[in-house]
Amino acid sequence: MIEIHNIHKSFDGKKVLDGISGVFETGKTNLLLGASGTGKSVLLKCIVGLVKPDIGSVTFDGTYFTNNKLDIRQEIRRKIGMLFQGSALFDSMTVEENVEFPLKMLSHMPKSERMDRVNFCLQRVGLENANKKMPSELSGGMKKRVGIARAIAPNCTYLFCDEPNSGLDPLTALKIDALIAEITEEYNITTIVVTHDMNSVIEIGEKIMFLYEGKKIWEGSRDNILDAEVPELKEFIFANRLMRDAKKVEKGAAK
Ligand SMILES: Nc1ncnc2c1ncn2[C@@H]1O[C@H](COP(=O)(O)OP(=O)(O)OP(=O)(O)O)[C@@H](O)[C@H]1O
Repeated sequence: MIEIHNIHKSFDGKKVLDGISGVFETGKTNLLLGASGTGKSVLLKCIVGLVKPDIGSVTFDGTYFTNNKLDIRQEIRRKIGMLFQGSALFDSMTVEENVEFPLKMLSHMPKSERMDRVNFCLQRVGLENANKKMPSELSGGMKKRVGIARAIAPNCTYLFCDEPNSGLDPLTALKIDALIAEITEEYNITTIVVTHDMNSVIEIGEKIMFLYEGKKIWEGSRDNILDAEVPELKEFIFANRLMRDAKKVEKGAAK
């Protein structure tokens, strides 16, 4: 479980995060939802420690992270897997080398054990025959799968995904969402997904925080988001015509 408490962050006097608190639950896909520029990525960076909050704290399974000693922060960081926007694979390395990379950096595993783990993770994401391919030979969806395999290779306890669906067609996006949700449940990981995609909300939004102008203004799940009575959230959800039509159908069925 990850807890954040009263996180504030400004850049050059401009407030980006304005006192956000909340809990991200273990074994669940926790979504950080909001329009562009509302501070989702900055909040994720504050949680990972890439950006230091001006005020506030982050706790990983009861261990205080922000401002703690370097060795404690490093120990927590080792348990974090990251799936970056655009996958961020090393272009000069094969798929296998990309997935092996964090194991080389973070563990003392012998080569044979590393390769067993690489093969296991590639198999888990459905890429068993791609070991020797270069990233330039992969589709966007395959790159995301390699990114997920690399993130989970060191047996991560926490998985952070920054817009995992960006650049994917809707069907591939759904498959990547489903894979993230399955892995989260299977390995009991605490997963945070930054998104503005309503498809992801409906598919995998077990726990959702909605951010607006640097504040958390709603919290819930896919089961109650369509009935939320928060104007900014309603505007966000129903900007999409498909969502408006779905709501009309739901209302009609309830009559
Ligand atoms: N290092 C930085 N220096 C200055 N301003 C920054 C920095 N990082 C982010 N910002 C600003 O913080 C605000 C929130 O950015 P952030 O990337 O968190 O938005 P977001 O909700 O993730 O948006 P998107 O969905 O478009 O990625 C933006 O106005 C952005 O310009």
